[in-house]
Amino acid sequence: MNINTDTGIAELAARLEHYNAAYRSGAPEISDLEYDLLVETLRGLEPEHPFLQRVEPEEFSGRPEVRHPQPMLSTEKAYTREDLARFVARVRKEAEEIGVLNPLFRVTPKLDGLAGRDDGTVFATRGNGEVGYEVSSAFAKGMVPEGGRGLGMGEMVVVRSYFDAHLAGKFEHPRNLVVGIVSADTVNEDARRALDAGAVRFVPYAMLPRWEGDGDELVRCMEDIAEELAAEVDYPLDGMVAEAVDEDVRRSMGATNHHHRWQIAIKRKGDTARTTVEDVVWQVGRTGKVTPVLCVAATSLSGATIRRVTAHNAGFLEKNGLGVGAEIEIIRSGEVIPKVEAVVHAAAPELPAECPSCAAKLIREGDFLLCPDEHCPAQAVQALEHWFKTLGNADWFGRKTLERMAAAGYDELEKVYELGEEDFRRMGFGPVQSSNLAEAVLLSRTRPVEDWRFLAALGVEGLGTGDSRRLLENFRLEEVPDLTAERIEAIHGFGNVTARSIVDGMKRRGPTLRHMLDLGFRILPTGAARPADAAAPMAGKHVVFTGKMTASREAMQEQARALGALVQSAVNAKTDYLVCGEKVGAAKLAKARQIGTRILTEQEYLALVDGK
Ligand SMILES: NC(=O)c1ccc[n+]([C@@H]2O[C@H](COP(=O)([O-])OP(=O)(O)OC[C@H]3O[C@@H](n4cnc5c(N)ncnc54)[C@H](O)[C@@H]3O)[C@@H](O)[C@H]2O)c1
Ligand SMILES: [Zn+2]
Repeated sequence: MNINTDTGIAELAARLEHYNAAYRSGAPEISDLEYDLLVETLRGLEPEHPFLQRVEPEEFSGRPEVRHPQPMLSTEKAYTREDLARFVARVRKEAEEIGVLNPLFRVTPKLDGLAGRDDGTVFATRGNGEVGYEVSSAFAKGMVPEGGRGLGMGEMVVVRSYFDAHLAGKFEHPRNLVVGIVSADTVNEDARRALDAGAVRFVPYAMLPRWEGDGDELVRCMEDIAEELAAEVDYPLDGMVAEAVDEDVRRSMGATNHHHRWQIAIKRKGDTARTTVEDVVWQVGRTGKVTPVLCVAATSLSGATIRRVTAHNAGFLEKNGLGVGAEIEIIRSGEVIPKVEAVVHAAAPELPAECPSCAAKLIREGDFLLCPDEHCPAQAVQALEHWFKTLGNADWFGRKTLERMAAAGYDELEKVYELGEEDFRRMGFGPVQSSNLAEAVLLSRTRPVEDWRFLAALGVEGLGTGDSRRLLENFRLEEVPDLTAERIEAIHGFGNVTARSIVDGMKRRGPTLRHMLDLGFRILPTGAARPADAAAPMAGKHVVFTGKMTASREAMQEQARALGALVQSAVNAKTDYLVCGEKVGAAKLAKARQIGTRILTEQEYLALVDGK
């Protein structure tokens, strides 16, 4: 399959839509592993593709629609211990920021059926996440609500031992039987018997057996935890669900349109195989990082022939003994390119001294090798490619085209935006392509583009589209090159390392940013309310509301945010004000006093906001 073009991407997305519809209607056409691989392929090609930004929808024609009070989301997936460790680290970081020490984690078995929500009266499927289908007739047909009605979200499943004994030959997956029962008006013979045997159930997640403990233990003992929990339930499973328990942590982490940031699915491991490292190839990235890819003896793994394995960085090779001749076990699970799972026989790696693209002497920084040359062709081409791809308002600048332009000396944005049709012809492009390229240069400048895209397109480390958006909710684009790390860090969600990396990156890219602004791009500013001028009393202040307020606490928080404050859910060293309503816990007050946070009554706070 050729999926490196826009049509290829559109085709891949269309295939995913098709497989998803088949799966949700109870008649999957491919295995989950194959499906997940296709999803990850799409993610690799276009991380922001709309298909990946929402819950995969299901449809039950003829059932009434129900809007969920809160969206029912999908889950992010962890396929390896590394993925899980990263999730734990993210939760901890957020917890620390709001003053929760050593946050508690919970693991429950991930039931593999049809998700539903039961509020005691309405029983609905997940649908598209926002709107589901009313299916309480399933209870009338004989589905058993485990633990009783009204227990919230859960999964409709068939008891596994019953399915294995009576239905395995007839249905591919227990979910297909469940979908049949929910969607049809009359149930067939097999379904009738399963229902009569009490083998079709709605299991609220609240009824599931659980493990609770700290993050280190979770990462270390992931397999044992999963094995123990799996042994406790007689339902079909699709891995485990790990999540943060603390309500404040959950609220602070929030959700994307696709999943809760405080929850992750631990999926079963993919297939593994053994092979040997035959060569190590070094690639230069956009920011000058020179990273290795392992070329291995061709081996077959979950239906594909594997020749290349991800290897992260120079430090990874050294720590694991991944040189030519090393014997390794590789794993392919969610991602397209497999990873190293274990090293069977180590071999000392040889690290390059020079950049494979420009031959500059490489610098070592932590685990990474860096090419310091600003005019390194590999970096230049990728930086330009990233620019056009992120702006997304003009096609035509593929890798090959940019390579030719860079070779002719047009290796930075300032130069590219001066190019006209004649210049492209002189580089050897044909007349039609030259005219298209010249027009594309013009279009990318004149078609409207959001400011956060523009900022992210500069390719500064730590400034992807999400962070750019958050930054521009607080500052104007023109201000960004002059921001100090302290001002960036004051924004919720930006840590010290990111803030520094942004400041460093802006030292380099700031002049380009200004130059581009001078060219007169049509930039749409981020709509969100900016904190008013610095004289506004709450702008940039960290504030915690506690106790019972005259107005609702949510309303107070909302108003504070609109005034540019950063609302926290617990007091920590960053907190400027603790605003107290009635009945405030003694522990909270003691902590605030100890740290030296200013404590305000509701009235004092309102006076402050009014500028009195
Ligand atoms: N084979 C195919 O053609 C095909 C097509 C589409 C999707 N799929 C499969 O479906 C999955 C993606 O579907 P998805 O979006 O439903 O998401 P998902 O696999 O991420 O599961 C999310 C759901 O898990 C449920 N869940 C189960 N146990 C839970 C627990 N203990 N705690 C909390 N939630 C729990 C939640 O209701 C949530 O909606 C993939 O694994 C994919 O392989 C397969
Ligand atoms: Zn170089």
